[in-house]
Amino acid sequence: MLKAENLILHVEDNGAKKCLLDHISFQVDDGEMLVITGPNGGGKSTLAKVLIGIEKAESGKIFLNGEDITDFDINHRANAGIGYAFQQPPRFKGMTVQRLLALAAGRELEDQECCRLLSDVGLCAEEYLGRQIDGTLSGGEMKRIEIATVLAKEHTLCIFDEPEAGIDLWSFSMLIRKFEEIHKEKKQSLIVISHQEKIISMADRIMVIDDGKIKAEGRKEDVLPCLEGLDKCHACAGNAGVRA
Ligand SMILES: Nc1ncnc2c1ncn2[C@@H]1O[C@H](COP(=O)(O)OP(=O)(O)OP(=O)(O)O)[C@@H](O)[C@H]1O
Repeated sequence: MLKAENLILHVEDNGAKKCLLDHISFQVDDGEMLVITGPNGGGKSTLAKVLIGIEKAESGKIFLNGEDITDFDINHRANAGIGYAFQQPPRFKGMTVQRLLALAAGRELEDQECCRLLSDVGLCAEEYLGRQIDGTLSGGEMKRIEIATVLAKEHTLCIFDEPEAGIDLWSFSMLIRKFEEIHKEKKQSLIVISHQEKIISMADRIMVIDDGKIKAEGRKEDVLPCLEGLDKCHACAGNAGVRA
């Protein structure tokens, strides 16, 4: 189980203090899928970066299976069981896809295993295993390889930041099937940041983040009606809130 308590983060923006995360508290139970959604610039990726240790909140606590991981760095959090797929995956010139998958898995992988990982995201291993993770890969190819690196190892919690961005419909369907499989097995918890209806509808719980604040959070059945119009959601969060 992941538990975030009262995370707060400000940055200096043109000489002014800007609040990126404003008292964010939530939890994701074992095997649960939480979808985080909300308007552009709301703070979703910032929250993901704080959870994996790229950014540090100025206050608040993060617990993974009861262990306080707030002061763990990114490697330590990865070893503790958090996997993360970036919204915009970094490129590693000089490293092949095969090597990156092995590093992500934490062990050497048989060609067959690499092939399965790549085919899960709609890529043909023969074409890609020897390719470098550089500017010659398209945005959609990079995105799918990044997702494959997270799938290369079983984690306690996997975080995907807009996995749908830039990938074609066929690969998207394969990705949805993979999420369904992980979700059904209940061995790993999932946090998926997404604007995509199909992904949002798979969630156990939905959290809406806007302006660094949780505007709504609760079971899918309770939050989905509010998403039909975010204006409506703002209004109800402002009054009763949608935390269930
Ligand atoms: N270091 C920084 N300095 C100033 N502003 C920042 C910094 N990092 C992020 N921001 C701002 O914080 C806000 C939240 O950014 P974030 O990337 O978390 O949004 P998001 O909800 O993931 O958006 P999107 O849906 O567009 O991906 C944005 O307005 C962004 O410009």
